[in-house]
Amino acid sequence: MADFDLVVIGCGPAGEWGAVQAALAGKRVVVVEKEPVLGGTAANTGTLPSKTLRETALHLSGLKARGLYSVETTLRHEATVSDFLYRERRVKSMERERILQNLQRHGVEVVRGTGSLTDTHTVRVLRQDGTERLISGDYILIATGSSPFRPQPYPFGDARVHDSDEILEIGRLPRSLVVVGAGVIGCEYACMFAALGIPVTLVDVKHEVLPFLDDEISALLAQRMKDIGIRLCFGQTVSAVAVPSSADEPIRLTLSSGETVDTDQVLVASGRTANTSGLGLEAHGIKLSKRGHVEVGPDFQTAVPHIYAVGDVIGFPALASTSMDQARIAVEHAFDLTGQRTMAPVLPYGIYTIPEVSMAGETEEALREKGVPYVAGRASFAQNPRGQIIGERHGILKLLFHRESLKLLGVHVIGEQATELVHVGLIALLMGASARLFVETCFNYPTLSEAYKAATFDAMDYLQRVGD
Ligand SMILES: Cc1cc2nc3c(=O)[nH]c(=O)nc-3n(C[C@H](O)[C@H](O)[C@H](O)COP(=O)(O)OP(=O)(O)OC[C@H]3O[C@@H](n4cnc5c(N)ncnc54)[C@H](O)[C@@H]3O)c2cc1C
Ligand SMILES: NC(=O)c1ccc[n+]([C@@H]2O[C@H](COP(=O)([O-])OP(=O)(O)OC[C@H]3O[C@@H](n4cnc5c(N)ncnc54)[C@H](O)[C@@H]3O)[C@@H](O)[C@H]2O)c1
Repeated sequence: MADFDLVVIGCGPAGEWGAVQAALAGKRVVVVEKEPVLGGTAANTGTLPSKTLRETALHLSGLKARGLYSVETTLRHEATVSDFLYRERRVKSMERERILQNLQRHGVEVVRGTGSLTDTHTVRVLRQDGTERLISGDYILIATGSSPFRPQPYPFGDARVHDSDEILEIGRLPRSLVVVGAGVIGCEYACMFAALGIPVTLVDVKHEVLPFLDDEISALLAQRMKDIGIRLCFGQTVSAVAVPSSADEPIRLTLSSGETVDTDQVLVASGRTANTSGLGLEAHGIKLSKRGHVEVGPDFQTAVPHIYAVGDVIGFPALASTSMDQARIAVEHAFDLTGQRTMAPVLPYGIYTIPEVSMAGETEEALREKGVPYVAGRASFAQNPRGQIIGERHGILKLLFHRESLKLLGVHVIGEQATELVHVGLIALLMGASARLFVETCFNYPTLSEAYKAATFDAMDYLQRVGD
């Protein structure tokens, strides 16, 4: 008999929730984690730290108060790096403790060390002191996540050149910052530092901010980012980086256009790489895609049927939210349990820029491309009583309905609470609801959620004006 029913490699959100799901079904489960702390990117270097820093930046800058009292976007006081990192460290440590307790409560054993396959049923754990342990399992769940991609020509050893892990270890706040890569990570960090009053330049080879967003929302976000002082250098890459030995002198970046940009510090956020190196996957028949992700089928099975892979290690969408669900589904499939067997057909995206942006379902551009007739309705937070109370002057909720059936097809929000507000629309999308749901629902007053009704009436007014 194998030592365990399930051996999980990696304890980020995917590993944690895969392990707990199996333990809840009465399985004997062990989690192997190479870091001394649990929680992976989500707890330690990515999701929660960056979201906490965002709140800190908003608080220290007084930015939230601007719409209320017309105060300037200047710092309440000169923020230090310890002001900046204080809450981040507290939230991180509380989350690590929560995870440990969750695993202990469910009887999951935690083994510290780096896991790799010695055969398709055995994981070798190499501990930090050099000793080893072999653990066998009927099933193996690979949940080893991803790490920042470190492209040329950046000298990452330098204390002023950071990837998204290292930015959490900065010794002092930058006097100015260039962020390379305007993906979600780059945009979120650019906003945070700009909110602190630090001059930020955002460089990307692409020409748009987050092109997967609805074009109208992407353009609004780009405008708001400029408004808080971010300089967008799009359609460009960095061809050279000159880092002087004295930290008092600026780093000089040469862009592909030939322009040079002097900056105190650099954050490189130009993608992530799946953590597969050293796992011994290919040697044991597990296939990797061209981009280095573990290839899985719809049930998250690899080419070896009793080995599953979930989370960032399998690539898109590579979110904490989706990683947890993937892990639960993989475990349900492995042990033939009766719970959730497929991912929800519509996934939400939440982007913690300043302002927040969130979406679920189709964009206008996707509907046009598919030839689906649609009508858009918008509600501005400036016209919403709760929006006025909280000083939210720029946000909007945009709904896309099928032009004939009025079925809801897409929800897009930019502004305060966007990542929360989207859930009303997400549930409506999952239920296949139509405009009628929002017309007939009585919302709390005054709330931003009421914007769902206003946006629906806006779409219906439009149809009435132009004729159905
Ligand atoms: C800056 C940033 C912000 C983000 N913000 C959000 C957000 O707002 N919302 C969201 O949903 N997602 C966000 N994400 C993405 C999210 O963090 C990841 O999608 C999520 O952490 C993936 O979970 P995972 O369990 O697959 O991997 P990870 O969280 O990366 O965990 C993998 C674990 O495996 C361990 N490991 C690796 N190799 C081995 C090995 N050989 N042996 C043992 N252990 C090993 C690692 O040490 C790690 O603990 C963000 C990411 C970053 C970088
Ligand atoms: N709120 C969230 O859900 C959230 C937040 C942060 C990160 N994440 C996840 O983390 C992952 C990684 O995010 P990311 O932003 O690092 O990667 P990304 O791949 O999303 O974005 C990288 C960006 O860098 C640009 N780029 C690449 N090479 C470049 C170069 N040489 N010069 C200039 N620009 C270049 C790309 O055009 C792209 O816009 C994503 O899967 C994302 O979903 C999610």
